[in-house]
Amino acid sequence: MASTSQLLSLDKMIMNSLSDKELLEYNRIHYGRCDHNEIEIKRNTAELATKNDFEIAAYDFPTKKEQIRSPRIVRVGVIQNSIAVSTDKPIADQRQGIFNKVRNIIESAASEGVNVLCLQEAWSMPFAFCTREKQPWCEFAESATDGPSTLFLKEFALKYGMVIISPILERDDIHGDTIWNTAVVINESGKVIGKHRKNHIPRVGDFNESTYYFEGNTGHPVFDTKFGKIAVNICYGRHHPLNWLMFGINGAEIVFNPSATVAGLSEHLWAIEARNAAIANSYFTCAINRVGTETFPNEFTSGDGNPAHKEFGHFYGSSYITAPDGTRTPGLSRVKDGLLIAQIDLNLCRQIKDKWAFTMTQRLDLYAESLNKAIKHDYEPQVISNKGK
Ligand SMILES: NC(=O)NCCC(=O)O
Repeated sequence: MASTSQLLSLDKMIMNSLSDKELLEYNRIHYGRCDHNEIEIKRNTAELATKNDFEIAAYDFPTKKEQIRSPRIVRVGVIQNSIAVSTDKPIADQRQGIFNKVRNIIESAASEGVNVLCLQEAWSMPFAFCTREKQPWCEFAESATDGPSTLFLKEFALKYGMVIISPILERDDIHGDTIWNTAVVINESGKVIGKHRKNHIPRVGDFNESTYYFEGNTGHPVFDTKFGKIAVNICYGRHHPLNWLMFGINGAEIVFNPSATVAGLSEHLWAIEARNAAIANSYFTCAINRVGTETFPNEFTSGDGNPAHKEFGHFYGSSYITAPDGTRTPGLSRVKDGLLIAQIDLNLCRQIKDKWAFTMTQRLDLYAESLNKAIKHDYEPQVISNKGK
């Protein structure tokens, strides 16, 4: 049995274990894909990936042509990355190290014609919230409009005409220097068009994020961009179906789920939740997880009976993309930095709404009324008792 960090990729393990015919059947039955639908990567891009030791993969989601509407083809890209230097180094060096490695991955995305690119949760820092220490980690918090991560990415957005989603630790100096877990959306002209703050803050395992920031106060914004209506459901929000639902109600066509989650906790859920959300809401979902094992200078505990430790488990990567019909790409590696690209036609969202009618049959009025009752203090659950019958 491979340990949490030894298995390089679930999909590679399956690919290597099956014959070509069996693999086609696996893809058809499990992933809903009639073919591998791989898109060939340009030689120079592939070389850049090899030289800088990251994986690159691209897949097509073939979609029926319509008579009236023209296809709305978009290339989306997601980046998973490990940290670059150890967590005891100065903050500026840690951030710069990540910038240096991510720069190459963004260049590759541009070379492959990516239109919308999303990075992982808190991409420009280690996921240090496990420690509960305020220093030095709060120093990573930065302005959404002109902090180092935004300034770094704005240049690429403008240079390559790309929309970039940058999930960061935000410092809001207008509102009491408060800290938030925020995704910043930069448009193809390099302008920040808005941000979304993480709605659900975990209280599980070593995810001690509630020491640093509150639940977000930005609702469920959908950003109407040149490349479609996009939204961001940050990490732990993927366990909350109503969070996914609201982005759909607001018209999202692609929902990104930048995450940081570890083996032993959530890996058996990973392939299900974002995929299910795509099906339930008739939109594309892009699940992105960071990669690598992060070790911190001081020991920490989380009151869960585990002895004090310095390691935050293994972030297992495995980023993947799902279409509204539930078909999905294979996942990226469990251990390596990577860029996953999908060529999608946004018209598929409405085609699937017409086919399955989930939006038409979802009975929002019924649930709104029931939920309204359920949140009242004097609510009596609708249970029919068998006692005395
Ligand atoms: N970053 C984050 O919210 N992680 C919580 C753990 C999980 O959702 O798997």
